[in-house]
Amino acid sequence: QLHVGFYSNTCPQVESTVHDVVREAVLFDRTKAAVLLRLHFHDCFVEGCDGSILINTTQNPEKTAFPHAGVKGFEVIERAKAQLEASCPGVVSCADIVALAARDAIVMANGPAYQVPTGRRDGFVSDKSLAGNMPDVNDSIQQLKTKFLNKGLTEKDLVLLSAAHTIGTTACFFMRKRLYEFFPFGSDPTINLNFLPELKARCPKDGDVNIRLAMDEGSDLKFDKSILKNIREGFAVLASDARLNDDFVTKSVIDSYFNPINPTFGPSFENDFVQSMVKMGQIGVKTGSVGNIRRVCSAFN
Ligand code: HEM
Ligand SMILES: [Ca+2]
Ligand SMILES: [Ca+2]
Repeated sequence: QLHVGFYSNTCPQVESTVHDVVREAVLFDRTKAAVLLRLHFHDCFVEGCDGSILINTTQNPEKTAFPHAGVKGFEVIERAKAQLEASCPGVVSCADIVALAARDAIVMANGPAYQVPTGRRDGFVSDKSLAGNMPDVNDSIQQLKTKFLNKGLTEKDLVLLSAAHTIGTTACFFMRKRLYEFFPFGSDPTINLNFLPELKARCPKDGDVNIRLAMDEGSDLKFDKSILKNIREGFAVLASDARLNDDFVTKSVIDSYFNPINPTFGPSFENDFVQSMVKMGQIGVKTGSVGNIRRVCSAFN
């Protein structure tokens, strides 16, 4: 299957090229780190990590599907691709560039570095109708678990990967139900009462749905486990993150990173997160003679 250093003979500069392009993009705009991390998730969850989300040229490209609304960062992938086509034409897949860029983005946000197995090939389909099974912000914990399980990801992976929300922002659009239409109290009762007025003030009922707020209150540019602490204490911003604290199994995973008795020797959030990322990066990958290597990431050859 995939392995670290897949391009070591055919394109030894692949990692440094992607790294440099991502670094430049994030130094120019710090919010790009979260954008690139999210892009990899959305690619992997539909048709596997195969660059299907990057396509612009079909009738109804996957990227126009509702669950992908607001996914960005395509230009960064295309920039890296253009440089790699100049140095090693026809060798590096767009899907691998997306996976490497997500890793480099995490590092740029002070998160853990890890090795990315490569060798993914690009897919031949990209259609709006295929994105229907993406997790939704208002899904129940059971729906979230099932959607992850269907991709070979456990409840532990669900918690760790959701913790990617340690960086980045959400549009108020995704907060409406949680703040104003939550059955039966109007707002989600798990929101800490000291936090609810603040959330409502930042995303007023009939306000601009495009206003953005940090998903990890106070730490949206830093990759750390503060998101898990916030979730535990009722300071989750996204409803789907809050659901992780309602369920015995997923709550136990969160709590395991806050062991009061043995804080130093407990499990490491960073180590476990990167393991889950590597797992996510293997979903439905196309290798060997399946798929191909695109010349331009936004178009089939
Ligand atoms: C558990 C299911 C998940 C749900 C329901 C979910 C939902 C969302 C929503 C609603 C947003 C805000 C989008 C916007 O307004 O632009 C968001 C942003 C984000 N998501 Fe998720 N997400 C999930 C899992 C993940 C996973 C697995 C990752 C990566 C490993 C991830 C990474 C991100 C990042 C980094 C952002 C911030 C994007 C930005 O700042 O532009 N999410 N997510
Ligand atoms: Ca895909
Ligand atoms: Ca954070």
